[in-house]
Amino acid sequence: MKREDYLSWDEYFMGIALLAAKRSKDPGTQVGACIVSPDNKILTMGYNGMPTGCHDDDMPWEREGDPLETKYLYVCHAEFNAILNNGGRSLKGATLYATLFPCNECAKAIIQSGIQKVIYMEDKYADTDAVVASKRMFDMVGITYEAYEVKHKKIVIEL
Ligand SMILES: Nc1nc(=O)n([C@H]2C[C@H](O)[C@@H](COP(=O)(O)O)O2)cc1CO
Ligand SMILES: [Zn+2]
Repeated sequence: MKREDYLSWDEYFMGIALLAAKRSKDPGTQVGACIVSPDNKILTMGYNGMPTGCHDDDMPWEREGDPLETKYLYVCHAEFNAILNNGGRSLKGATLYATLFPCNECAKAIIQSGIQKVIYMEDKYADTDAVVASKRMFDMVGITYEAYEVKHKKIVIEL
């Protein structure tokens, strides 16, 4: 008889997004994204971080103060990195698993790349203009978004 406690597709892909987030150097919020084809093949992944060649130790990670000395002008969002890391594969009809709801800038890239569905874990910035604008665009173009439903509270990986 087969095992019963295996991971569902959603748990597998969100688990991978959560693992990717653990690569983030951001002391504030670590975000991960995993993009999957309609036939459940992983196409690409990403996490939030500084652009390649902009060294983590030389870049600001502050949230407040002189804008030029905060992370916001520099950091690449997880979803944006995942889209850019596609390795030439089409993202048409794909599903994006994101540990945090995508912002308006990532929403634009999500739309333009042909992603059709977003499954997100957290939506802690739901009240910000960025997320309101993001949902407005998703609604307009018919991209569906749904909150990830937690079933297994814990997935343990021991190394
Ligand atoms: N959807 C998102 N994907 C992301 O990768 N990010 C990144 C940008 C920053 O590095 C961090 C947010 O930092 P903080 O403001 O919570 O300290 O997460 C942020 C959002 C929010 O829209
Ligand atoms: Zn974004």
